[in-house]
Amino acid sequence: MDDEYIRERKRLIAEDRSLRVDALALAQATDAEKRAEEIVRRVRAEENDTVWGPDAPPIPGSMHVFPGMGFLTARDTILKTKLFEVVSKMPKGALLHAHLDAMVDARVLLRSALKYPAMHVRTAEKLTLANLRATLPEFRPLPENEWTSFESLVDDAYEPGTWVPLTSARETFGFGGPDAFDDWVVAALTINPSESYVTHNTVDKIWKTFGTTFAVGRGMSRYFPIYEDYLREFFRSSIEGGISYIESRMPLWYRYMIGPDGQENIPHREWMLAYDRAIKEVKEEFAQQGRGDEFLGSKVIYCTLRIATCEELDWYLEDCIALKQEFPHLICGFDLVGHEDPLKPLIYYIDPLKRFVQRQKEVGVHIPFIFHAGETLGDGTPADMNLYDAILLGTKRIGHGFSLVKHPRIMEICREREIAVEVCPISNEILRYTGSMPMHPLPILMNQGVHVALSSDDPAMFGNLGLSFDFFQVLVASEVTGLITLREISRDSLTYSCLDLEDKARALALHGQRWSKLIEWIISKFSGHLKA
Ligand SMILES: O=c1[nH]cnc2c1ncn2[C@@H]1O[C@H](CO)[C@@H](O)[C@H]1O
Repeated sequence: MDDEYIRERKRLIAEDRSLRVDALALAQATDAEKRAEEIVRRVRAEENDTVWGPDAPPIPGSMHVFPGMGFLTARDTILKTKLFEVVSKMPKGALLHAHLDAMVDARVLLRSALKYPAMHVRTAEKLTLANLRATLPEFRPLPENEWTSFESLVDDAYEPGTWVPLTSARETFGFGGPDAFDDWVVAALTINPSESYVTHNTVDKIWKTFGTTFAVGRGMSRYFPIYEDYLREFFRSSIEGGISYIESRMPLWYRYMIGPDGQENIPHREWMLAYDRAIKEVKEEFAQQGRGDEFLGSKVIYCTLRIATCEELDWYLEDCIALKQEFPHLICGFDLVGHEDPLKPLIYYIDPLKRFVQRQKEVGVHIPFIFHAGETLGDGTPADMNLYDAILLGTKRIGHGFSLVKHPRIMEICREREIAVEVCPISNEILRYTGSMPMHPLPILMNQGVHVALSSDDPAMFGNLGLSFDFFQVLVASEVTGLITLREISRDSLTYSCLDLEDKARALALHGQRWSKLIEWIISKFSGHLKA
């Protein structure tokens, strides 16, 4: 072939790639990193054939098997791959987009609820084998004088709407006993493949199902004793998945949680105190195991819903400022959540949001906006236009930004002002913003030099607990993205976090040490792949 052509081709590729977000990291990679990178590429190429290729074993429930296919059907297969073993060992940096009420495995949440005799359950209809899947359980802790002695949700005498103690409802459950009860509850707390890919296969439809999973879970997680268990479990499981710091979006639109006495009487400041306690306890636990460096703590992004009126929002904004004054180390941002397409756009809230900025100056606090924006398939719709308002309001990062790639100037601003995008690939796919990973806009962002932080969004509902699954889906669906790119993304999650400068420097240094260990491990475990 023409040498000159090849040189020109190389130059063009290099020029194009030099704009990428990981260009510097690739240029500065050590020899060991390059070796590990090559190993991971070979493992991926091999599994592209053996696991995801046309001759690979079929995956039940899926007509088409390919790298980056629908997560809910691919999950069990992913767990068996070598590539997943590698990704699982990776230090992930920070988890920056995580809805707090969607962070603990459904079975673990149910197990926690079963510990408390105040917990009761009911259904709005009499359960039959035919309506079981469509009928949702409702949970609630009751004050002791309202505890009931009904035994079963399924006997003939059950009156729909009556509360039954959770443990007896489980023991006496028909349709297969306690295990069937657990499966029924877990199904109500999670999204399954047939919902996402068949019966509710559009953004609007799947959001309806998604909403009910929150409603069911909230009956348990809003009970303060369960919330306290929940936080510790969330931190522990995140650390086990290689996450060293978390900014969680806390659902503060409820003014009270339900206390141990079954009354709605636990105000927001108690939620924060419990959050602090949980961080401290989990830190101590890990320090005792000699793993103190694996967890740097967690902060809270104050969230209310995009259904609030402007007057209501004013209350929340003042509440947010009061919490920031009392817990300056904890509150790190403000956001509005909920399905962007049908709910109120940011422009609707401009007056209260501007007042919030002014009020912060008056009282001398700083609470950055960290807005969800552009989580939509729309082009010029109000949800898509949220990106303009998020930028004008000075958002520190963008949550989702699924439609960001339609906006060249906004992408440029993201580069100039170093506004990172919290990208949630698996969430986007399950909620039907993208059919699969190869259709996801993430590579467009990275190729154009926009910094991203990969996030799991609502892993309790989606089954992508930890960050390994999201990193996996990204790695497997791109030829350009390799191990070093993942390192860069995981570092960026720390760089664009709300950690103060000193903590950030420490976090990045610890990440570097863990990264070196990962590289050694990959080389010692998989170097056979280099010979083939
Ligand atoms: O991806 C998302 N985009 C916007 N809102 C979300 C997303 N995931 C969850 N929530 C919203 O946050 C609340 C739980 O904290 C839920 O009510 C849900 O509507």
